[in-house]
Amino acid sequence: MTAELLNGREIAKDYRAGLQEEVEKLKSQGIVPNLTVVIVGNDGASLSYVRSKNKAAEKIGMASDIVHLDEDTSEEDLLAKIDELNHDDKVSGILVQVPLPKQIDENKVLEAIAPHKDVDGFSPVNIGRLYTGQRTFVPCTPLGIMELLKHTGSLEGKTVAVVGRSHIVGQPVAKLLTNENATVTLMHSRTKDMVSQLKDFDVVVSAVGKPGLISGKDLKEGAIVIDVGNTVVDDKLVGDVDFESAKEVASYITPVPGGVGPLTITMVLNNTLLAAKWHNGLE
Ligand SMILES: Nc1nc2c(c(=O)[nH]1)N[C@@H](CN(C=O)c1ccc(C(=O)N[C@@H](CCC(=O)O)C(=O)O)cc1)CN2
Repeated sequence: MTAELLNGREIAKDYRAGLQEEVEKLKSQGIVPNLTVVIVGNDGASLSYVRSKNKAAEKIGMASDIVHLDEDTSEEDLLAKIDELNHDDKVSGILVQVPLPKQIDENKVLEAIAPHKDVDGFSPVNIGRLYTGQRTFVPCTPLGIMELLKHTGSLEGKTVAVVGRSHIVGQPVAKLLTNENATVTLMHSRTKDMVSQLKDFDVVVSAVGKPGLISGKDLKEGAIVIDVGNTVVDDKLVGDVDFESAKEVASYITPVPGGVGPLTITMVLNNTLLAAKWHNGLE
């Protein structure tokens, strides 16, 4: 079998076209969605993600600002900036790029973002809402993964291995998959014989950041493979899955780059649009 490619760039392009139409409708009612992205420091990858989000928002007609703070910004100053943005009526969605420098407690910062503007869905209130089935902002990478999986058919009754238990990806995507009636096993660094168990699963979602962790021989024939890994090796971005061997076994597979990444940014736009609608009593 040679797998069908889940082309994140194409899927994201179509999705963003739909968002652009909705932004135009809102603007005709005098509502301009605004995404404000906060970055502390000068990490190259983080700066590039922040610029991509800003550009993508502007491309579909949203307003977008970047708040770029110095590497040595204190926690107190960052919290004051967030408070200002929470009270700024022109800002629909606030996102603080992570990781943050070590002098800043990430949890405190995420907790400070007003839940109705938390378009990353990282605040404890929104995480709680996700787990109790209430309206919320779902974290962007998990939402992007679910959008990719929509292109592979129903998840009802499928067995899924989620590899990696982070708060940003593994745990929320396990919840979203369960909502779709998949049977989910969450695996992590302390799971015994983890890779050898993967052969039993219809779907494998890997979000570990270990290049070459999974290859074709570890997968069930016809498995759906979603690679969330994003590691730079010799100046090249690589996933957790050995693409060449896995594509010979899988039925669908995401590439890295060009798989999950473009959907992550798309879902930031999706959540910003929702924030603008919700603030204005729409939907
Ligand atoms: N506040 C947040 N911080 C971080 C998040 C997040 O969702 N919210 N996730 C990651 C980084 N990230 C978004 O911020 C992100 C990572 C990768 C991509 C992406 O499009 N990758 C491309 C390749 C890009 C390249 O060539 O460098 C791809 O996979 O095709 C988008 C967003 C951590 N921080």
